Amino acid sequence: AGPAKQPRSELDRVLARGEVKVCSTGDYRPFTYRDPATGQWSGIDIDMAGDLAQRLGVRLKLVPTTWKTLVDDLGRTCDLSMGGISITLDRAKRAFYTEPYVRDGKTPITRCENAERFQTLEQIDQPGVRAIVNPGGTNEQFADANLKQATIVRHPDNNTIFTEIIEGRADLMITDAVETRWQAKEHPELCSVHPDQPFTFAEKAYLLPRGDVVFQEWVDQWLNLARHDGTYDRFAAAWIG
Ligand SMILES: O=C(O)C(=O)C[C@]1(C(=O)O)C=C[C@@H](O)C=C1
Repeated sequence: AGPAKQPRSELDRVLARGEVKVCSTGDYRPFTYRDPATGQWSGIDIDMAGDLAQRLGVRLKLVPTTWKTLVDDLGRTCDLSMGGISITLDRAKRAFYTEPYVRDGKTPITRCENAERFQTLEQIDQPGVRAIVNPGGTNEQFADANLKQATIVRHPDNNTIFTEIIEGRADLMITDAVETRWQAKEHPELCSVHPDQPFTFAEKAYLLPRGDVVFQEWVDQWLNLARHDGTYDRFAAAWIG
């Protein structure tokens, strides 16, 4: 008898190909950003994707995806997906997650003069208040579930959504605290409202095709190492602060 048979995995295909294909939405700083003008990628999860490829010993190919098609693109256009993805039980029915690497939660971001007005969900969910959301992710789910009186403005382009608030076409957005901190630093007109006490608890992880435990195991071992050997902290210091 020959050697024991090992199950086929995406891991083998990635190694044979010499390239790992990572899907990312590219619209969610500081996790993932793709410059619309140059196509240049940046962000903490882009740095992490580079480290993943390097330690796999293969090239990195970044593949654009969207929040709506994130799960369907797995195994079709890419091997895994990275970029500020929240763990949801819904996605977990159709895909695998790695261990979480950062903790987050939803909190408001608004023009600074309105920060006192929009502290609680009750204050926000009032007739005449315009809450803007990007479609397809957990922000939209949260808004649909929690805002009954306020107007929900659906804005398809997450790269320009904060300009809508600055220029007064929307009053606020409820989104991940890490993003509100980053955007408030980027835009002095905007204030993050209690990012240390978000409305929800959520964790970020990387998303893998369902069923491939061999690949999941390798990516989890890599992530665990990167989180403890200073790699993640170095990227986080640069992007999250
Ligand atoms: O869907 C997710 O998992 C996300 O964390 C992405 C999500 C969202 O919740 O909609 C989070 C913040 C960004 O503004 C855009 C997208």
